[in-house]
Amino acid sequence: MSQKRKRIVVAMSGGVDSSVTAALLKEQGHEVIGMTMQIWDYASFTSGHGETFGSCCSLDDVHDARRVAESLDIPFYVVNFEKDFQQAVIDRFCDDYFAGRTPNPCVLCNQVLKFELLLRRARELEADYLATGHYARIVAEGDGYALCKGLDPAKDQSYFLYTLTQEQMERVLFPLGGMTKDEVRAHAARFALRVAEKAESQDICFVPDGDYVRFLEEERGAGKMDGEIVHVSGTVLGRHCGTYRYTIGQRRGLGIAWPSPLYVVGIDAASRQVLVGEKEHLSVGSLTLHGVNWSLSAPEGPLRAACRIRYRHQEVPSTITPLGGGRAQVDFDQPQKGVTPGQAAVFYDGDRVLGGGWIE
Ligand SMILES: Nc1ncnc2c1ncn2[C@@H]1O[C@H](COP(=O)(O)OP(=O)(O)OP(=O)(O)O)[C@@H](O)[C@H]1O
Repeated sequence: MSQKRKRIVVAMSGGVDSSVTAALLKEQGHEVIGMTMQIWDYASFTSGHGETFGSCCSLDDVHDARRVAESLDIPFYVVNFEKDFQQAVIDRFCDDYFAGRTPNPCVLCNQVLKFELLLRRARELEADYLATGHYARIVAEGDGYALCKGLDPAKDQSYFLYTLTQEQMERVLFPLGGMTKDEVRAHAARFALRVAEKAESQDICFVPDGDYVRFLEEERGAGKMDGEIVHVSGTVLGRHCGTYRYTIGQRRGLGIAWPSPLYVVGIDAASRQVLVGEKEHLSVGSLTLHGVNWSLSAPEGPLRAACRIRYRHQEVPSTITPLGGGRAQVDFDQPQKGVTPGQAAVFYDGDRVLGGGWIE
């Protein structure tokens, strides 16, 4: 970004990171506009025990974002994306679980809500850029852009951003990508932002109590996916009351007495079977992906990269082979445990994201 004054829409969540993002850009002399997406009607959400989560979620966050915008003296808009969020993120979340996959809603929210819809709104306001508080870096390189890890390894969010295209990266800023969380908190204190001490947001924002099973059953109904728990040897070990209650690698909650510890190693939604096995059955040597996005253009043939198969996974050296039709095969140098359909696999060359896709 050149030093000229730019018009920048900041995606404000009401949290520390995006508040500091807005404050820093304003301090640098840019014309900053705050924008918050209302994505989930928390007012209707209860914990199942009668109490609501109104105190910790969206509407309070919108208030926080608005107060920060007021204190920075910048214009502030709330955009209602509830319908889009339901379709692009929540419906897909439920579809995935009911198809035997373990979804990653944050990747989809970034892809569809933030970097398609919100970016479009920013363009409608004739903004030069959309900025967010993500910990990742967009580095100009030759004629294009490289998506790189945030400098703070503890906060790096590049995994959730692999869907970014060149056209999007040209219009997106991550001002915090070169900072640690402590530095960001120090800025928040320096700017006297009221949200400086606010806690980190939770994993799945629309399941604030973490009880995703109850969430799924409220959305789709219970009792439809019960079936057998089957050992890899073919022995039926028991019954379960919903395939969506399980994820690959899960050990707890199987309720089966067996001489060695058992893990979920497969979920077959069509036959409603949960497949279990010993630890060694968890390891696989390869996987296939669909919906692959290459940060630059797709390579002609196989390439070497470090592959991450979930957010906190230790990357593994791999060979990635494009298969055409947006698909790719990943062959790990060392077999990996817990390859989970529905999660994203992301390929890196050092700090740089080469691409990624959905595990089949
Ligand atoms: N409801 C929202 N409206 C607008 N922007 C949002 C919203 N939720 C998240 N964002 C943007 O996406 C970024 C990353 O979101 P994430 O959920 O990872 O939040 P975070 O790391 O806790 O950041 P923050 O401290 O800003 O909440 C935020 O910094 C913000 O720019």
